[in-house]
Amino acid sequence: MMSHVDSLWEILVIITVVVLAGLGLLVGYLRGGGKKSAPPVAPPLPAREAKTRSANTYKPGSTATIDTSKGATSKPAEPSKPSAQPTTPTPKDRSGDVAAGGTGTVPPAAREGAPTGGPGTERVEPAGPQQAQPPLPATETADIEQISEQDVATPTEAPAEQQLERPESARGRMTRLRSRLASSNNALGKGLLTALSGDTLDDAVWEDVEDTLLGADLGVDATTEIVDGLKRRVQVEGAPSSEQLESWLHQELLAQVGVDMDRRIAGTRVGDRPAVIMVVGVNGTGKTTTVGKLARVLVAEDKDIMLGAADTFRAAAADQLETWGARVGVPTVRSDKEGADPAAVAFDAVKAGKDNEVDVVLVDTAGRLHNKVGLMDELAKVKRVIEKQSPIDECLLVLDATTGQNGMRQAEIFAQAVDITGVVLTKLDGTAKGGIVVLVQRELGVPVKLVGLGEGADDLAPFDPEAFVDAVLD
Ligand SMILES: Nc1nc2c(ncn2[C@@H]2O[C@H](COP(=O)(O)OP(=O)(O)OP(=O)(O)O)[C@@H](O)[C@H]2O)c(=O)[nH]1
Repeated sequence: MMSHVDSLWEILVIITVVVLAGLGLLVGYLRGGGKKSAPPVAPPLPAREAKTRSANTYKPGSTATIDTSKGATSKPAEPSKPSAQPTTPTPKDRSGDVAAGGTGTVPPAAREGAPTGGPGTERVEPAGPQQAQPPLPATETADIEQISEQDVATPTEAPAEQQLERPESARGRMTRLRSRLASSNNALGKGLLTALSGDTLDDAVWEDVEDTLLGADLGVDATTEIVDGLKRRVQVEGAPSSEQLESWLHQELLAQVGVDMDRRIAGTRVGDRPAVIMVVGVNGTGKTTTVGKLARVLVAEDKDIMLGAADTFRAAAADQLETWGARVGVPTVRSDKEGADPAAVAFDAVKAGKDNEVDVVLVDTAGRLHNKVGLMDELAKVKRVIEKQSPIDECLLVLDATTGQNGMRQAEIFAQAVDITGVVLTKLDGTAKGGIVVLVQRELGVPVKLVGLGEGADDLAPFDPEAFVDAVLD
């Protein structure tokens, strides 16, 4: 009897345990909504944000007015940008934009097989999956293979976190620099007005006017046209007052400088790619300085920039460019190898610019003139290799305004090697020979787009014909 009772208790205990376990499982199932739990997934970044995560892309807000509307404006929509920045700029508040300890230097972009990386550097990675590119025909791959073997942009030591500068807007700098232009170039205006101030306008006067114009590097053709134009007006209108003469002179000079030329800079994305600007010129003309200054002009316009230090002839040129970029949070693609293939660096810079969806890639090049054939071959190769990545939207020739006719000969050599789309005249603050503006435009058939008016970081301004002639006749 007792053993029956024990067995019954055992059965009851087992049934209770089974029922409780079943209830427990049922409650757990109902709490989980009947689904298997999945690990949390972070929401995807917008493409542009993701691609710039590791790039140094500080952009001070600005309402600068340099006309960079050349090219399409189909940049992907961005969140609204702040219109003002603190006077002591700090890296933009997009957490990944300026990576901790980032140098602003970008090793070669994700070109297949190119060794990159190392301590203290940021590799700029494309965010999304890369589209496989169709293989190039054998003849086309020659340059690329050569580049992969030869050149690698090596990492540089990460500097301590630095304060970024806020470049001056184009509008501000025009006002400031106008007086600098006047102080060096109104000798021309004064000379002309003095020559024309006598009681009579005889041959001796016209010869004086001619000499003054030629002395300011306007060239023979422009000089002849200006003098002929003034003579014609005197013939038609009779003896003019000094104000009338000055006004005619203003009109004649302005006509020579040209008000209808397209002086816009390709500073806007073209479709879904960055604008590519190649900068050429003889070493010493202020080429690297100009690339740095132009980057600042564009940064002041809230553009994302990538610099390419393809002047590999002198290693210090890359350091110089990198420093210019770092001051305003613009990354530089460079090689640490002196004499590295400039085409390789240019290729990498444009690729990095595309991958990071910047607005403009600025490529500095070398300009050794001691070997004309070598220079032309090198520039032609840089151009050809860049074009494997992207069309070149702008090729700016940097000329030193103080070199006069010598500068013109240099200009012709460069124009044979590459298609120049615009001229940057540097050191216009240091010469009374501003007439070179007219000469270079006539000879090359392209407009002067920017002028360098000093050694200061923001001493580069868009060329304004009216302001220029006003400054000459001030
Ligand atoms: N006064 C004045 N000096 C300028 C101007 N632009 C450049 N310079 C100076 O010209 C010198 C040469 O400038 P760089 O930029 O080094 O010349 P580069 O053509 O790049 O020559 P490399 O560095 O040898 O390749 C520097 O001292 C600049 O500060 C300008 O508009 N006005």
